[in-house]
Formats: sequence, C-alpha cells, structure tokens
Amino acid sequence: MAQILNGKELAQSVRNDVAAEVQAWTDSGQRPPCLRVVLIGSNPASEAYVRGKEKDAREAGIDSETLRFDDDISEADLLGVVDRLNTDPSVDGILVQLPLPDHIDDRSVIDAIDPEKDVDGFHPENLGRLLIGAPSFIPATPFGIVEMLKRSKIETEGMRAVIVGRSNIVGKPLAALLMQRDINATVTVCHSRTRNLAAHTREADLLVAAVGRANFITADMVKEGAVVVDVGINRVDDESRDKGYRLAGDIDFEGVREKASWITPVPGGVGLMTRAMLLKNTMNAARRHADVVAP
Ligand SMILES: NC(=O)C1=CN([C@@H]2O[C@H](COP(=O)(O)OP(=O)(O)OC[C@H]3O[C@@H](n4cnc5c(N)ncnc54)[C@H](OP(=O)(O)O)[C@@H]3O)[C@@H](O)[C@H]2O)C=CC1
Ligand SMILES: Nc1nc(=O)c2c([nH]1)NC[C@@H]1CN(c3ccc(C(=O)N[C@@H](CCC(=O)O)C(=O)O)cc3)C=[N+]21
Repeated sequence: MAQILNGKELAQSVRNDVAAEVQAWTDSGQRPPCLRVVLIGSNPASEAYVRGKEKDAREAGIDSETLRFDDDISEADLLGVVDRLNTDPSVDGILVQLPLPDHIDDRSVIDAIDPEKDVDGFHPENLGRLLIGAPSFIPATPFGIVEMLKRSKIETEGMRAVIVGRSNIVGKPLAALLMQRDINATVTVCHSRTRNLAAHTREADLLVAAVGRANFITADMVKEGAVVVDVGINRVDDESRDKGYRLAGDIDFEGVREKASWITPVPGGVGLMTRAMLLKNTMNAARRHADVVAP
C-alpha cells in the first residue's frame, strides 16, 4: 500500500518558508510582493486554482488580486490589460489563466507578458532558459512536483520517469526539469499518439499523469513500487455532493495505491504545491524587480 505524498502538509511547509521570506523582505523596508491574476470566463480547473490562490497569498503576506473578464473580451483588449500590468511598477508578477477562449491566441498573450514578471514561467524566454538549465521562473506545477519529491526525500537519481502528457504548461517543462543534473532522471514523454502506452508506463519508476481524463491510469499500467504523481484536475458527477460533482485526478487512486510506493491524492496533492510554488515565484519576481538577485 502506497504512502501518501501529502500535498496539504508539503504545501503548508513551502508556504511557511515563503511567508518567512516575505516577512524578512517587508521588514527590510520593501513593499509586499504583488501578484495580478487575469481570469477570462470560467474554466473549472482555473476556478479551482483561483479559489485557493487568493487565500494562500494572503496567508503568505503577498498582495494578490484576480482581474476577471467576460468570455467575449477581444484579444486586443486582453493585450491591453497585459501591457498595463507590464508597465505598472507596483506589479511584480503576472499570471494569465489558461486556457483562453477560442477566439484568443494563447501564444500571443503569453508572449506579451514581460519575462521578468512571468511567474508562470510560460514565456518562451523562460521556457528556453529552463531547457538550458539557467532558469528564472520555473512553471509552478513541474516545480511543485519536484519540490514534493525533494521534501519527501524520494531519490530521483537514475530513475526512469514517464510523463503522460506533453503540454507546454506541464509535460514539457517537467521533462526539462527531471532531466537536469541535480535530478538525473531518464525521461520518456507520452501523448495521444504514443503506441502501446501501457508498455511505457509499466516501465516507470516515476509515473506522472497530466492528461485531463478521470481514472485514465489504472493499476495494470503501473509497476509495483512506482512513485505515482497525479496532475489531473477533472470534474466527475457526484450526486452525493451539494455541487453535484467532485474533483478527481487522472489516476485510478484506489486501484493504483495498492501497487505504488508513493502516490499523490486529488484533491490535496499537486494542485496545492502548484499554488505554493507560484508564491515562491512571486517572491522571486519581487526581488528581481527590486534589482536584488534571487537566492
Ligand atoms: N494540479 C495542477 O496544478 C494542474 C493541473 N492541471 C490539470 O492537468 C491535466 C492536464 O493539463 P494540461 O497539461 O494543461 O492538458 P492538455 O490538455 O494541454 O494536455 C493533455 C495531454 O494529454 C495527452 N493525452 C490525451 N489523451 C491521451 C491518451 N489517450 N493517451 C495518452 N496521452 C493522452 C495529450 O496528447 P496530445 O498532445 O497528443 O494531444 C496532451 O499532451 C488537466 O486535468 C488539467 O486541468 C493542469 C495544470 C496544473
Ligand atoms: N496560467 C496558468 N497557470 C496554471 O498553473 C494553471 C492555469 N493557467 N490554468 C489551470 C491550471 C490548473 N491549475 C491548478 C492549480 C491548483 C489547483 C488546486 O489548488 N487544486 C486543489 C483543489 C482545489 C479545490 O478543491 O477546488 C487540490 O488539488 O487539492 C487546481 C488546478 C493551474 N493551472
């Protein structure tokens, strides 16, 4: 039976660390780090993210606000919002929630964010830097996954890591991070065109699912003793809940926990770490912004 990689506790300890950094920062006479989140319309995974982010930020002493816009905002108007945040000297970090509505090109918007304020780490400059091992902002979800492993003293040296999902926000940056010299995993990235997916996942010492389909990874796809990380945030109907749904990951938790050595739950896993690492990136953005080098 797997041990639980407890996102609640691990994220709390990251948040405590960030809160102490923020405290030292403001004690030295600086204003609190300032994050602005842009949310267009209502996507379930984005809503889940935004909900908790505000509370986390407040607790850490970070000034965070979500700017909400209707689905029908034009690309030009959204670029205008980004530009105002870029040039506003009181703003340290900018995060535009993805996905954006179909009539807006995600890439144009991400490219418009000042790389120095790109706390998501999605700007090509930051993703490029991550790939060459000179990161400035590491995307919060991959960063959170690696932080979870580190804080739980899970040895990654020489591990076979298999990532299911090749998105620019999770799969690709995670692959870049896991193959770095301080982590030293051997990485395979699978996607919807992968032939015989289970043959790959069964080889994994570290299996990460970022697919977006509830219960996609079943016990028969997992090697005995694997470390299993669930990134998925999916809504499944549940009449017993007031809301009529509950959140579920991409991993069939009940089945897979019998085989894995470690497993992350959903909720209470990677999502909480993502939020905590965003705070860390925001603290670092404030330092860079004040022309002080981040540690
Ligand atoms: N917990 C957290 O902090 C976060 C959670 N999420 C959640 O994680 C999930 C993934 O997000 P994201 O990476 O943005 O998703 P995307 O939809 O961008 O990517 C999904 C990936 O899964 C692959 N895929 C789809 N179907 C299959 C299949 N049958 N077999 C193998 N691979 C498949 C796709 O392949 P292809 O490229 O070929 O289409 C794609 O690479 C979502 O549930 C999202 O809500 C996302 C970010 C953060
Ligand atoms: N620009 C951008 N950056 C992102 O990092 C980004 C994004 N857009 N769009 C959406 C996805 C999804 N995502 C989540 C983060 C935390 C939780 C989270 O906190 N989950 C809690 C549950 C929250 C609840 O119960 O509602 C948990 O898993 O325990 C969920 C989802 C970040 N994403």
